[in-house]
Amino acid sequence: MELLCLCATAASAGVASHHLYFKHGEHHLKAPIILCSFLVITALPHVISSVGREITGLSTSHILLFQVSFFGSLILSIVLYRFFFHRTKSFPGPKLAAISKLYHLLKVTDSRQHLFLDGLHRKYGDFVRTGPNEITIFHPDAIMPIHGSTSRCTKTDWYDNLAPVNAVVLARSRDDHDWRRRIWDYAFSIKALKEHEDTLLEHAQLVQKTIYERLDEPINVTKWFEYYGFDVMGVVQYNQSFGMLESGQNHWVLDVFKAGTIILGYMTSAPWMIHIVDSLSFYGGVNSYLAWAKESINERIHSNPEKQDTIGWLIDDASKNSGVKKDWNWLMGDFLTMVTGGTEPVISAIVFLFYHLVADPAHAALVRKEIEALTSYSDSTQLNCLEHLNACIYETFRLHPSIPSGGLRMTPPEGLQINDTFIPGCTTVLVPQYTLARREDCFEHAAEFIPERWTTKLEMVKNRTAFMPWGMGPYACVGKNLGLMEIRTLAVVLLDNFNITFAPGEDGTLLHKKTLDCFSTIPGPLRLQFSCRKPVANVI
Ligand code: HEM
Repeated sequence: MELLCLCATAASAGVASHHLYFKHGEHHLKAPIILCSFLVITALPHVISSVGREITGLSTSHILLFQVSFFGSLILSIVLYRFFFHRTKSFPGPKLAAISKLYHLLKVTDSRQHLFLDGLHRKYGDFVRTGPNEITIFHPDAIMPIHGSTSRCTKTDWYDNLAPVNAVVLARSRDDHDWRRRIWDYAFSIKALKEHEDTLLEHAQLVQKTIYERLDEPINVTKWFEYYGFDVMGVVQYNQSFGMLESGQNHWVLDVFKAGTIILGYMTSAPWMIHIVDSLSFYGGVNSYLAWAKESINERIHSNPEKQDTIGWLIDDASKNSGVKKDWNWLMGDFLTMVTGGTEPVISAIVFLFYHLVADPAHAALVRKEIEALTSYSDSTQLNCLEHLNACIYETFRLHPSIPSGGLRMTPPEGLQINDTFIPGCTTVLVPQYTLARREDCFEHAAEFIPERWTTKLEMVKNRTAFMPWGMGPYACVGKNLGLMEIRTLAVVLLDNFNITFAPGEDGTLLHKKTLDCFSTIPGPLRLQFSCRKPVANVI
């Protein structure tokens, strides 16, 4: 009888902890403490009992029974609630996804979440419950209510992934975001970007030089375009090159960064895991990466470079206002945003652009014709006007969005109406760009690369809202113009100077197969072969 009472008390405590605590609010930041508490509850009674049974008065089997009652009832309460009573229960989706995000996590161990979500769309339709409190919406009509400038949706707990470090892209408070964004906007004004034209050309010419040294040999261009993206980012954002285009070797930061991105991207579907992994320091690279970021900012604070860089704008603002010390977490976060946001989208776009231009040489020929009219490779005003090149870049971003599964948002407390469907308040929502790009009711011949849909065949874009590679509204990308300048500069230099074909045995299969969705797209390898179009290196 006493034993029964003990089990009933433990079971009640389990149910109560769910209904009084776990069911309410956010707990991701406390995930490491919660895990530790559970470990203590599990281990401590056994330790005490092994020291002296008389202290607890319970045998090991009694303690086990007590624990099974507590954890069993907690889990059962969560499962029943999520399955039968949760506000999102009426949405279709995999049964296990309704119970725990761990299901999602296990389904994307290959970091190809965009394909997993695309499969769910085909099976369950436009609104799919992809987590206990998450609805993935595969319909363009969801974009304005979720991402539009008047939307009341906010960023979800995923954006706390570097907490207490914060950044413009991570800020969950609109006021914080808008304050930070105003400083970033100065750094990315048309006038400020013009200052970087020479840097971009110099780096594009380093790629050109690398290719001259490897004419008629298969080259994994993903590697070199990655070096271009990182070296440019280093100089433009904080006046330091990684020197990878010159050395031909990976800088250690690139290796650490890529490994970290894959881990972080994998855990996008269960943000609480990020904090557990972080606290356990499973991945030691994080510490050296953060130490490098800290050192780079400190070095930059004490230097006085000729050319203003992005971090310089943020340091100047901190010095003039609240002080570098007070803004430190923001400087760190924004610096890390430059490394991530300033490289990945540009690199993946360049790789896929070249894939399409080589697969369909007619488009490369049209771009080359446009290039003939240029008087300079680096004048961004002229490059902006290359109509067919721009159309090819847009079409590349449509088919291979840099954030294929979409940024995560939370609906406002009053909920959100999308056509006939009501999404309850405080629900995580996402609109995967990868799937929208493949909807025939948004784009005619949606799966095909047809740049003309952005120029002479505008009728092939049936729903323009479905195309938002840079996001939209207040959180839209601040680096769009810089990214486009980087892509255009490298494209004109390489297309004007080289004939480009697939290397023997290459057809893009590996590129598609090995491309990962780690929140942002990480492209697989692409092997191309170059031969000279012009007798001497052409530089204009
Ligand atoms: C041209 C290729 C690029 C694409 C397709 C792209 C895409 C995006 C997208 C989709 C977002 C929204 C993210 C979200 O909602 O979570 C974003 C935000 C952002 N991007 Fe980019 N990006 C590009 C280039 C760049 C570059 C070169 C930088 C330079 C550092 C940059 C910096 C940022 C920043 C700081 C934000 C946050 C803006 C805010 O919240 O106000 N991006 N980008």
